[in-house]
Amino acid sequence: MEILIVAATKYELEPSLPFLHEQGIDVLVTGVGMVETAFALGEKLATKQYDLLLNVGIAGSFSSDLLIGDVVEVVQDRLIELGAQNREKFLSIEEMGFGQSLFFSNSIAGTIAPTGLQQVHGITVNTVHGNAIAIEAVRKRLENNLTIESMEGAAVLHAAHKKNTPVVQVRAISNYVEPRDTSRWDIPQAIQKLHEWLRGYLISQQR
Ligand SMILES: O=C(O)c1cccc(C(=O)CC[C@H]2O[C@@H](n3cnc4c(=O)[nH]cnc43)[C@H](O)[C@@H]2O)c1
Repeated sequence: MEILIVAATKYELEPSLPFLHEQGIDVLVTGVGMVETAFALGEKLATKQYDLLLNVGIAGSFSSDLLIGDVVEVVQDRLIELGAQNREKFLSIEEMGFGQSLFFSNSIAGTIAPTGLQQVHGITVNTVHGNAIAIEAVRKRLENNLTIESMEGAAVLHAAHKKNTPVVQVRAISNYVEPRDTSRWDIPQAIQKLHEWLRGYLISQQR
């Protein structure tokens, strides 16, 4: 099975790089954000067909039920900034009739081992939320139907769908989505937990 592991930064992949190399599994570091991700994946997927894209990385949590270091599977992700302001109301790109902002992972049942992780809904942003008013506004707009945010997730799902490739997104919580205080973030712990899961998953996938 040809798997491509996709992450925004080398730092988010580092602990498993020797293992991935040993196993002959391809990796792609895209750069942070949906623009970098879409470009890098577009280039990569033009050269090779994969059986699975596995997007891994860290994320912020809107939910206090998740703990820092928890690892979750993002089964639905949304480009929440793509659309138009219609006075007080936000119009999605779907409502404008121009495209798609809501994406789902599509690990075709039976072909890919289940992740065994809690399944959550995510949003993908250009600007990391760190302001109480903006956080309240996005919660209200999405009627609290959001658990985590990243800067790449929906772009990976979008590229995978374009190339008809199964895709799974897995994120470890490094911080809460709250008024910005990076002293409360724990990126090393999130990355450690992410890679404990990743190596176990890839080994189970090979069985
Ligand atoms: O501002 C800092 O000091 C800082 C230091 C290290 C990393 C960052 C990031 O913003 C990492 C961005 C990276 O991680 C994902 N991520 C993590 N938490 C969030 C979040 O709350 N909202 C959106 N994205 C998040 C993201 O996918 C990026 O790839 C900052």
